[in-house]
Amino acid sequence: MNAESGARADVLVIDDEADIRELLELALLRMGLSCDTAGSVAEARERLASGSYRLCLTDMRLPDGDGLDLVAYIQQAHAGLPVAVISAHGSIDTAIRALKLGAFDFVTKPVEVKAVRALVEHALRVPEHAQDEPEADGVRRLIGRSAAIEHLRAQVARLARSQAPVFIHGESGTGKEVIARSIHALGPRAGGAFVPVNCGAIPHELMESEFFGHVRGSFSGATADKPGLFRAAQGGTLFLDEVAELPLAMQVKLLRAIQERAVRPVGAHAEEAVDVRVLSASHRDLAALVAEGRFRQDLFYRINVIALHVPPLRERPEDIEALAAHILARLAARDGGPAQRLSAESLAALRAHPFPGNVRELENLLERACALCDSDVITPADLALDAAPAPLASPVTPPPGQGGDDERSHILRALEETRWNRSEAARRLGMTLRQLRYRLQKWGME
Ligand SMILES: Nc1ncnc2c1ncn2[C@@H]1O[C@H](COP(=O)(O)OP(=O)(O)OP(=O)(O)O)[C@@H](O)[C@H]1O
Repeated sequence: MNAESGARADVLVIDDEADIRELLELALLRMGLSCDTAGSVAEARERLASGSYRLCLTDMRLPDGDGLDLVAYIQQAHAGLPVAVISAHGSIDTAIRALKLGAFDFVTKPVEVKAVRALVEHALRVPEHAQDEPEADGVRRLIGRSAAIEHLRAQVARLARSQAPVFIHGESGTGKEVIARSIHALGPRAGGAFVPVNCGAIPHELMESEFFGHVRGSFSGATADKPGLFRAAQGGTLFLDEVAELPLAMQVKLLRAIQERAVRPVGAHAEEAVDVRVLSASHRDLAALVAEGRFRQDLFYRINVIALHVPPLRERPEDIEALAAHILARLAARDGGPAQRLSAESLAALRAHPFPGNVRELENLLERACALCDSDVITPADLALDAAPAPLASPVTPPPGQGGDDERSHILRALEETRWNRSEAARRLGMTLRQLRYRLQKWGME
């Protein structure tokens, strides 16, 4: 529209169909945004070279090329410019490819003005406190200087604006939830809720109602309406922790909710639209579970659009110093004294420690050391690393023919060795978290 005048427009719309260009232009104008248009890849590149836009919306099929190539080109030549794609109805594969290439979101044809508005609002809304002080909101900063953490921090910043589903893989205690919370807190959904759910901890028979809610009286025990996790995360983020623990029947229902962007509460007649970004995590290799038929391929494909891997702490000992300083400062703030620090020998000992429980183990270890240490320098004796048993090489299985008491002592041992990190203990025991919790409840230990 105003490209000729050289003035800067907010949005660049690329589509070869004049009526779609008009529809989008009008919708954007109503939002107070000015707009340039292009009808081909070549024209789009020209506009991009001369203007500086806040947002770009492109169709997939253009007369002289492909919208996907344009997405890739923008990532490379105009990094930082958010781009979304308009994909033909039913071509979800292409939409997912666009997300993988760096598009932050997509709308499907026929284009609905409401969907465009939501998309544009998300793209242009960046939380005011972004970058600086997420810690202040109870969101922990991702601490560490290793190349792996530096890379993750950069990815988190980039993915925060995107609406793409992200799967975070890593051992227990490596910081998967910290990463998920940061993606939420640094993005346009920060004003909405972050709803974490441990998929391994919900009893199977309650899963549907936990996720999708229920109406009062829909089953015995449903004494009041319940919104469910999806609706609780409306406008925000749903974090599916231990996603590999979902039973197959629930995986089907979850896939449907994600695809349709709608849920039907148990006992309700109609579906309700939900606007939720789904992030997920697991210590398991989801692709391997798919190959074994224990995780649905279609759900895997949907939640694993972007995959992040968090390496275990023993593979990044250079993070230990900064993490320890951060943890000690937090403990001091909590207890109201000066922060204790590590002696050089203590730091060396920690750097050599295998940390089966990762950063969570480091936190527990330092908390215990602070309690034991009566000076302001923590010595290797305070750390008592020798007291911490070596990690188990394989899951613990009770020897054949021994049940009950033996199982209990095996479980207790695994819990002690993981410092009561139940997810990690369950993993070592080769059972699901739910199975572990069931046993603990049975023994009155929950
Ligand atoms: N890079 C990091 N910077 C700051 N704190 C961290 C970092 N990594 C982990 N932590 C802290 O370590 C603890 C464990 O992290 P978190 O709960 O995110 O791990 P997780 O991988 O989600 O574990 P699980 O699989 O057991 O749920 C938390 O208290 C978290 O704040």
